[in-house]
Amino acid sequence: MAEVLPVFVLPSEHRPGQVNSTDGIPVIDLKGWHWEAAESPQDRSYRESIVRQIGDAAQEWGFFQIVNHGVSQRVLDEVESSAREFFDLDLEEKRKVTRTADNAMGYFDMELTKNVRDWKEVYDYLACERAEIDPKQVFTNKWPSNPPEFRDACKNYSAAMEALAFKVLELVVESLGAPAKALNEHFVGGSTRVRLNFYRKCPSPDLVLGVSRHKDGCALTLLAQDEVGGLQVKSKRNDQWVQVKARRDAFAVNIGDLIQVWSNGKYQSIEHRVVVNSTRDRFSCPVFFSPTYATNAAPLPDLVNENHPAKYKPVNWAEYYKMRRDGNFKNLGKPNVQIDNWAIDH
Ligand SMILES: O=C(O)CCC(=O)C(=O)O
Ligand SMILES: [Fe+2]
Repeated sequence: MAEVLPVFVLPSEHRPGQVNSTDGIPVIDLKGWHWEAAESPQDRSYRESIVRQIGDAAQEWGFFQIVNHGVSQRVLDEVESSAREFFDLDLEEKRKVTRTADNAMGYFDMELTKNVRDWKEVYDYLACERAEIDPKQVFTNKWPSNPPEFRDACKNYSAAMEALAFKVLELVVESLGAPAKALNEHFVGGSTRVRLNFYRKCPSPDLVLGVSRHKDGCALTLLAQDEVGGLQVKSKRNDQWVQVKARRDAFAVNIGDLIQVWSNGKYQSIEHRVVVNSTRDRFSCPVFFSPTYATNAAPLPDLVNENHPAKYKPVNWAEYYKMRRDGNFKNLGKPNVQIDNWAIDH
């Protein structure tokens, strides 16, 4: 097993340490859920109950798991097995599709979070194949030729997950008291990115993190993971790290920075990190559900009035994404930009 180079080693106050908290994170069961408009009184009250559970979880945790979500197991199995085959290839082969500062899609094994190198390899792709962040910067997917089924497996995964993400978004927006579809238009032809994460077993899991503590900049993250576990979230109740139960039958959902802004701070994006271990490799694949780059996120009009003034200035997604991404590539010698920089002091 490779030695841990100094570039991965965290300052002592940010090392993983012991986490004793039990999970307690809400698991929301969508069994029997009809995604379209509820018709019978039972359907309506079922929808209301789900919306309520989502609202409570979003407010209390900024994080929850969903089960019986309707995404087929075959789609999940295929993306996982293709990803494992890809990460198993020689480094030279994987680097044929290396991500660069100009085109942030593809393979990368040198990502920094909070200016320290993460113990992981990733492969990023866009659900929509190509996205123009500005006229000079266009991202396009870089598909490897090996394994041959990789591209189809990834495309099937992102299509199924984007459809689900729209539905989760509607429930989140409805739980805020706004029309369920109020934000949908921003996500049509949006910039949703999928990440395949591979965390190799590590000789010194106490010194490193798979991903250092961070918040996701997007609107919502939906994440599938294997049974190994390692994701931890910072509880808003007591500021303690909580280990998330790894469930193959669930997606972990987190509130991202943009929903924090749209909800006028009612739902806060959650800090999280990933610990690694010395015995097993771990796989996860988050979908960062994101609007078009042209989107300016601002508190929903339904939530703002004289008594509740807007707590955030509009956030242009292209600008915010660019600022955050720059810190992933190189140590800029300062803390990464945070959504609180857009807060308005009242
Ligand atoms: O692997 C995980 O469980 C979480 C990964 C994550 O937080 C990220 O990629 O932003
Ligand atoms: Fe994350």
